[in-house]
Amino acid sequence: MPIHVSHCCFGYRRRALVLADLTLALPSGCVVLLGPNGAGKSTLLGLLASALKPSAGRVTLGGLDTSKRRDLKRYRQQVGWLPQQVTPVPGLRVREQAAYAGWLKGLSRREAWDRSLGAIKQVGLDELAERSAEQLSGGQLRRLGIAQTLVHSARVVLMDEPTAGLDPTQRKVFRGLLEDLKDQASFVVSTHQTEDLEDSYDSVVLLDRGEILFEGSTISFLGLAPQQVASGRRAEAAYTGLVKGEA
Ligand SMILES: Nc1ncnc2c1ncn2[C@@H]1O[C@H](COP(=O)(O)OP(=O)(O)OP(=O)(O)O)[C@@H](O)[C@H]1O
Repeated sequence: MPIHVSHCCFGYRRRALVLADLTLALPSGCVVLLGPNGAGKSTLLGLLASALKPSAGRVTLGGLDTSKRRDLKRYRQQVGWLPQQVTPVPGLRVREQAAYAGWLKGLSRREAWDRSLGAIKQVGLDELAERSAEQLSGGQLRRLGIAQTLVHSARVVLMDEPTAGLDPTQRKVFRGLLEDLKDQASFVVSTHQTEDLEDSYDSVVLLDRGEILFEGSTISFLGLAPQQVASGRRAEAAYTGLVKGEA
């Protein structure tokens, strides 16, 4: 599956480049995207989602290239995006919003409606199917965002800080959900939380000021922590060492 980013450049309007000549292969499985504030994580996710267009370089999934108009629709059907804020669509109920997302990705109304029930069941929202999406809590809204990507069977799901602001119980629900869905899709998740790294992710990408500081398996990332660091603190130590240039 992997998404390939080849020599991509991106800057907002006329400002300096946020990503300059970035090359990266995102493997299948669960990938965590780490980096300090302003590192370029959301920007990279925007490129991967094809919501942002690189000024140079290419983003590809299989044979599909986001710079080619004829590939774009199929690329977007295969890639789901959960932005930092999942917005409830005014007037829509939970199941309707999931179905609407499927329709926007090119499913027929009938197909989107039929698939929506299974998708909200998978994220544990079926009991709230008839509730207005505007009445959901932050954690429930993010689960609805995941359901939206399941309706159109995305092969890759991109998530921008999906657990930010969630309480520990909701974070655990999210981790469980990721575990349950692992066989169904690949995930690229940007986060500042390093505690769950070992249990939840197969590989790590660490970005700082638009540059890749680390790209590889979670095991090799944890191996960068100094030997004496206790197992629960290894991810944080590896992260800090790389960002400070010590690892
Ligand atoms: N819409 C925008 N217009 C102009 N500059 C932007 C915009 N969005 C982001 N930037 C700038 O691009 C750089 C990278 O931002 P980005 O949001 O991608 O980083 P991030 O790693 O996701 O940060 P955080 O962890 O704080 O969410 C920052 O310098 C930011 O100020």
